[in-house]
Amino acid sequence: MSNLSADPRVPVTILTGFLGAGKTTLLNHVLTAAHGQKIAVIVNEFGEVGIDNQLIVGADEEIVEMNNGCICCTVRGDLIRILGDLRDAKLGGGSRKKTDFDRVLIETTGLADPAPVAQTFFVDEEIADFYKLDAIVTVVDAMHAGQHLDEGHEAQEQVGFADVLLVNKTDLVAEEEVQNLEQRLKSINPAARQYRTQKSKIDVNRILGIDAFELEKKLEIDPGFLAEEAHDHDDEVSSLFFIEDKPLDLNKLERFLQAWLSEHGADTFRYKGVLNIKDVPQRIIFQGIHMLFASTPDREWAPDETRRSEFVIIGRNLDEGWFRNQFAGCVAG
Ligand SMILES: Nc1nc2c(ncn2[C@@H]2O[C@H](COP(=O)(O)OP(=O)(O)OP(=O)(O)O)[C@@H](O)[C@H]2O)c(=O)[nH]1
Repeated sequence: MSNLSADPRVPVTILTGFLGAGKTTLLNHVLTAAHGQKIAVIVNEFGEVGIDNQLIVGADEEIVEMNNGCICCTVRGDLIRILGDLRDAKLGGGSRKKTDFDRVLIETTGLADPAPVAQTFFVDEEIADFYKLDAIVTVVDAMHAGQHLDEGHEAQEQVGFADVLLVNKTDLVAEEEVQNLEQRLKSINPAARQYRTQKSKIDVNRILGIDAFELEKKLEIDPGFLAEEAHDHDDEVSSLFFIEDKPLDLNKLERFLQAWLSEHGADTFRYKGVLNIKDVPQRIIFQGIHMLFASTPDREWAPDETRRSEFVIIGRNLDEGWFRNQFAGCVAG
C-alpha cells in the first residue's frame, strides 16, 4: 500500500462482482490481513435484511450496513449520507463518536452497476473533497462468469468498469476454461489488471492504495458516466427472505432446494443463510450459487442470542408461494 501519494483525501475501494463471486470472502481476507490500516466498511446487500453482516469476520472495524435498496439506484442518497457521517466521525464532529480510519471499502450487491457508485465520488462536491476513489476491484466467479456475462448487463458493467479483476474460484474449473475466461475479460476490459485467486486470496497491496481509478479512461468506456441516472435492473430478478425461530431440519431444506434447482438452477443466482438446526449447537452457514451449495458449522450460538434461521434467495422467476410452503415444511418435527 502506498502512502507516498500527496493527495490527503481518504482512499476508497469499491468491491464489486456478480452474486456469489467471492466479495465477502475478499472483504474478510482484507480485514484479517496484516496491513496495519484501519478500514471503514460499507456493505450493501440485495434484500431487506442482511446476511452478510453476520458473515463478516468480527474485526475491530467500523462496519455500516445499507440494506434498504441497491446502492447504485435507490440508496445513493444513503451512501452520500454515510460517507458524510464517516467523515464527521473521522474529523471528530457530527453525531457519531470520533472514529479514525485510513481508508474505506464499499462492498456492493452482486447486482450493482459500479458506475453510479463511482460517480458519487465525482459529482458530489463535499464527498469529492474528502474522498478519493482508489480503485474498483471486481471479483469474477471462474465457474459461473461465462453464463453471467452472456445473460446480463450487470456482470458486463462490473467487468467493464474494473481497475482490477480477480479471477476467483480457479480451483473449480480446468486451466483451459480459466484461460478462455481471462481472454474474454481482456476483450471486454483490456486496461484492467488481472489476477487469479482462490478464496479471493490476494496480496492486499495489489488491490488497496493502487491509485488505479482514472476518470478519463472511464469516460472513454462510458461518455455519459458523470451524467448517468440510476439504471434499470433486470426486473425479473427478485429476492425472497425467510425467517424462522423454530429449529429446522437441514435435510428437508436441502431436499426441497435440490428439487427446485434441478429445474431452475440456471435462474437461481444466489441463496444463503444462517440456520438454526435442531440439536446442533453451532450456527450453520448455508452458501449456494446456482447448482452448488454447501452448509458448514460456524461458531456456537451464544447463550443470550436468539436462535433464528435467516435465509435469502435471489433469482429470476422465484415462486414465492411455493418457497414459503417448502420453507415452512422444514421445521424439525
Ligand atoms: N471453491 C471455491 N469457493 C469459493 C472461492 N471463493 C469463495 N468461495 C465460496 O463461494 C461462496 C460465496 O462467496 P462470498 O464471498 O459470500 O460471495 P459474495 O460475492 O460476497 O456473494 P454475494 O454477497 O451474495 O453476492 C462462499 O461459500 C465462499 O466460501 C474459491 O476460490 N473457491
